[in-house]
Order: sequence, then C-alpha cells, then structure tokens
Amino acid sequence: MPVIEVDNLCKTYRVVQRSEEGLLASFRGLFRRRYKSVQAVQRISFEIEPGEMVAFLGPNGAGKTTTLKMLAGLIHPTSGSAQVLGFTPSERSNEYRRRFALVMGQKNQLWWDLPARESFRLHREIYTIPTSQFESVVGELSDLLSLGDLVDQPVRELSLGERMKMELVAALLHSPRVLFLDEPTIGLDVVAQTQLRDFLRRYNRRHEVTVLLTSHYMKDVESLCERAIVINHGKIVHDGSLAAILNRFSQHKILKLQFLEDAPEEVGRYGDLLEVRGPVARLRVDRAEIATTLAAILDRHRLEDITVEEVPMEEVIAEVFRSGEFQAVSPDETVASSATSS
Ligand SMILES: Nc1ncnc2c1ncn2[C@@H]1O[C@H](COP(=O)(O)OP(=O)(O)OP(=O)(O)O)[C@@H](O)[C@H]1O
Repeated sequence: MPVIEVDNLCKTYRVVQRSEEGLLASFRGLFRRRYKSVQAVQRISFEIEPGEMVAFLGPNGAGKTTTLKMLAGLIHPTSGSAQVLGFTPSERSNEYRRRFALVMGQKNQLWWDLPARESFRLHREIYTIPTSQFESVVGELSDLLSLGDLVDQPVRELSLGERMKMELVAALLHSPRVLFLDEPTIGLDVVAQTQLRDFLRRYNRRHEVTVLLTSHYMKDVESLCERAIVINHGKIVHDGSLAAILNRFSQHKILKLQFLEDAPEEVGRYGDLLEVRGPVARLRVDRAEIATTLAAILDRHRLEDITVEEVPMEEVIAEVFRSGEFQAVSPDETVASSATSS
C-alpha cells in the first residue's frame, strides 16, 4: 500500500501582473490590479511505497518545492488530490504533523542564539514526545551524526554543515514516517555533503522512513535513490529508474587539470574545453575515455593536480530535456513513453 498517493495534483498561483512603466500607470495599478496565473504544478500523479527514497528532479522553477509544500500541507492544491499515510495534508491535522517532516536546506527552524539542544527541547514540547523517547532519539542521532558537544554550542557559532545536521535532528525528533527533503545539502562543502548523505542512507535503512528528495547535486541522488521522478514546467516527464537516466545522459565526466605552468594551447584536443584560467583547465571527457585521456596528458605534460568530477545534475537534467525524449506532449500526456518508466 503506497505511503504517498498523488492524483492529478495541480497548483496555480495568482500573481500580480506588473503594469506598464511610468508613474501614471503605477498609480492606476494601485486601484486596478491585474493578475496572471502561474501553473506551477499541472496534473501530476505518482505513488511512493513505504521505505522508498525517491529523487524529485527538475530544472529551476519546475514545481518541485510547490509539490513538497502541498504534500506538507503548507499550501492548498488548486485541484487534484494528495494523500500521505492516509492523511490529506491540506487538512493540517495534528496527527499528520506528527508523522512527517519537511526539511528545507535554505530555511532554518533553530534558534540562532541558543544551543540546538534548547530548540530540541521546544520540539519535544510541541510534539509532546515522552522524555525517554526524546533522550534516546537525540542520543541515536548525535551518534549517527557525530555531534558530540556541538548540541550545546549556540547555533550561530556552528558551521553550515553542523547547522544542517542540527536541522535534521530537530526534524527527526518525533520519528516521522515520511521525510520531505528540499535541497538538504545546498551550499555544504564536500565533506559535510558526504556525511549527510551517509547519515540519510543509514537512517533510512534503520527506520525505513519514506523519503522524497530534491537536490541539484548528482551525488546526493545517485547515492540515495534508485528511482527518480522528473518534473518540467509542472508536469512529470519521467518516473522510473534513475540509473537509466544517468547512463543515458551522463556519459561524461569533468577533468580538472592543474599544470605546473600555464595550460598548454593544445589542451582542447583532449576533450571539450570548458574553461582555462592560467594553469587550470576544465575539460568534458567521455566516461569511457577518462583513463586513456589522462594517460595521454601525463605522457606529454607535467601536472600539479588532477581531479575528476561528475557533470552537475543541472547539466544532466538540461541534457535530458535537450534530447526532447522526455518532453511532455500535452497536459493529458505527461509521462514519457520511455521504456525506462516503471
Ligand atoms: N508563492 C508563489 N507565488 C507565485 N508564484 C510562485 C510561488 N512559488 C513558486 N512560484 C512559481 O511557481 C513555479 C514553480 O516554482 P517552484 O519553487 O515550485 O520550483 P522548483 O522546481 O522548486 O524550483 P527551484 O529548483 O528553483 O527551487 C515557478 O514559476 C515559480 O516562480
């Protein structure tokens, strides 16, 4: 039985249309406002089973956050229906509030000047979590996230990564069964990103929590999710295997080369040259040719440093859409006829 069931869900925002330029026009606009509709989410449908970790992907403005907000009951759908754990999120029942958590990487809910432990205590009160359960959850999460004494330090003194860990603890105190994660690793350094990912994977395995995750980092989605729902202009254009998308559309890696002197002029012959800045050059190289390309470069040039990076998720997604294969055809025909769809 699915934990999340979304059926023809729509959200249309009504926004004030800017009037023409000029003082008179602005004055007129004060009395006669014009509105336009923004169809942020258009008849999307999907189901998510218990314990699944599903990536929710799409370019900027595609409708991901709007969908998560509807599933968290923060905004009302314009039409269609959503059910999470048998609840209708827009009814905002207290019982539902105790069963899910929404974590937004760009928003924080902890008190800035107080140690995180104080905010956790407030959450304990709000959710009426029994003290023994509270202590055991804080203990477990502190352990999994290696928090040590950080919970007793004012939040403003913590690094971004440490703050994000505290945000996650706060969100998980009431042991939610469903977790909506909106860009949880945004802005974090590579080490903090890896720690959060490892934590989420272990937490999911241990508690079988159902997760819907948006992220612009390919590593996040690759290491956590097997299934991806891809949305573009408010419509679902792919729902199925993530690997199928990545294998098809992420056939390159980025080689970052730091030469001992200025990058040689012929560096572009080793791949698609993305950027040259003094001794540093970035090239896009076919995955299958990374080893031979590196060998050829090392054979001819002296290098200070080499890194091999994944193509950013945005580029992969952009490539998905450029291909035209996953374009929605009409509001009634939103899912691609791809063989990868589940
Ligand atoms: N409160 C709002 N009022 C009016 N329009 C909005 C509002 N929130 C979002 N939108 C519009 O709805 C569309 C979808 O936005 P949404 O934030 O859901 O996209 P997103 O996929 O989460 O994008 P991003 O990856 O940039 O966060 C966009 O066109 C956005 O401008």
